[in-house]
Amino acid sequence: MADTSSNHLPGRSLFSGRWAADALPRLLVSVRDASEARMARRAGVDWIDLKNPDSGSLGAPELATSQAVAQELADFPCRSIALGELADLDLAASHSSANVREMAEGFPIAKVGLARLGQSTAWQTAFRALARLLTPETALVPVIYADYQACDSPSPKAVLELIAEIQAPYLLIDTFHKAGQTVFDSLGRSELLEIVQQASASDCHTVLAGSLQTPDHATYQMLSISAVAVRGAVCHTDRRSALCEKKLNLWVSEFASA
Ligand SMILES: O=C[C@H](O)COP(=O)(O)O
Repeated sequence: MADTSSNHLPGRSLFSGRWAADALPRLLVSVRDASEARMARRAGVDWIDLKNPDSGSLGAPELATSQAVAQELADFPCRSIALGELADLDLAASHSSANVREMAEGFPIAKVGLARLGQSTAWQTAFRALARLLTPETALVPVIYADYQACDSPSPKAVLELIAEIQAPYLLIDTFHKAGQTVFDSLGRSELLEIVQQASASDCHTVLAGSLQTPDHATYQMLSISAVAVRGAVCHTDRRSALCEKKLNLWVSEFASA
């Protein structure tokens, strides 16, 4: 069972050293397969995140894809995987729970969305059950959807309470809907800052995503975020198209020279 009672969480060590609170924000890029993972690594991104962009904001990949990427990135510590929406996981079905566990194997961090659970009184229990299902090497972290009302996800306050309780090593703020609106269209900078500060009080680092289009270091610094996560901005057209090496290199150089 994953130890969620101490600072020795899997994933926690990703934030030591250059991930220190006063360090510059790092760049996370979401990839869809091993070939894109190679490209992202070659470009010099700090953190590689696996997801299936065809299946939504936090689309889970196929098992064969997650295994190939875990192998590809075995010596690249900052890697994570998206497991889809908690509401879609049938943890009572043994084949489904075995599949999720295997899918996350080899990733220090797995993240899951909470869409359609805004009215649920049992989502925290389901979240903890999923966390226990994963191997002890993988920390499960929740996502705050900036458009939580539109996707019926628990409020930022409710997710922050869970973060404090489970001592999550990081928090992702993202948008559920990917139809042109950015994270800033749903949450103002003061609301975002409040979330980051509350997470930080729980020793939790915040990663900011949500259709970000151009690097904006002044805002990242003002919000004290630890990392910026992008997919659409580094693809040829929309986030479901292939990664674009040129755009990737531009983002990497923006972060290297900030
Ligand atoms: O984990 C972060 C997301 O993949 C960001 O995707 P996006 O830039 O297309 O909103």
